[in-house]
Amino acid sequence: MSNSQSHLYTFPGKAELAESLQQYVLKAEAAALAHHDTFRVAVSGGSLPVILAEALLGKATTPQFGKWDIFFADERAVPLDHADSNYFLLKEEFLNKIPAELGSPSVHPIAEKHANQDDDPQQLADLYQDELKRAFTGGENEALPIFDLILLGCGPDGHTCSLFPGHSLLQEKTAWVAAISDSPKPPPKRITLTLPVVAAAAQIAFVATGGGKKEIMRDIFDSEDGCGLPSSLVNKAAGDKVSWFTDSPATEGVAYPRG
Ligand SMILES: O=C1O[C@H](COP(=O)(O)O)[C@@H](O)[C@H](O)[C@H]1O
Repeated sequence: MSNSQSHLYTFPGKAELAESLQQYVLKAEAAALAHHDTFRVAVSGGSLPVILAEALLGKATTPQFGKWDIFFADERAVPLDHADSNYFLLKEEFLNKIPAELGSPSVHPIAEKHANQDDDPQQLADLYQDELKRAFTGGENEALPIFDLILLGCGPDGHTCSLFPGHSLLQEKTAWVAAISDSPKPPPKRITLTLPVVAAAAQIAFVATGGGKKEIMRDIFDSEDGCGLPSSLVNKAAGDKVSWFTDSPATEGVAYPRG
């Protein structure tokens, strides 16, 4: 648990947010490349890939995508070309738009063999954990992978990754990747990074935009203990490693200090 406070940044609109997110990601990339010559990032689905494209593509300063290893913070148990797949979304909105001259990231999707709503998602979670173990072998801390950056969304109910409010998965202490079969948001079967893995990352960024998020943002930032919401638990566990990139509509009425 951290004693230091997470950072909350609010921008007038998505363009300003994207500009600031670009600087933040490039700084995290530079730190990672200086340290181990690769940039290991976990990304979310939902609204994140579109904002990521706006932040990182078509700009004068460009990422070294050839040195990126992209993993998924959570994934739905569906084929990789399914409309509900976070991989598919990232591919359509971000990966396919990276100009060839910027290099291609190594992308680590889930094992398609078990990616359907009929199988037990535990198989998918175990295989994805194996994938992480291969990527992080010889790392600084073999008990937990340390991502250079995890990019998260926050649902209107306060969920992040596929960690939902009040769910028993929030108690998971040892697994790196967990399965869920009863996600309240469809589809029900998914896999997700666990809270300890998210909290262990070097940097964690949330992106939350739009007026539909303002009530949950007040709960997360202004209420006692963040109402125990999954996104609040990330703040609590990782403190000042966490930065929130929000727009004015999402944080209307939030009193928590900015910066
Ligand atoms: O189901 C999911 O939702 C969250 C939040 O999505 P958003 O559209 O409100 O940003 C997302 O971060 C997660 O990856 C996804 O599986």
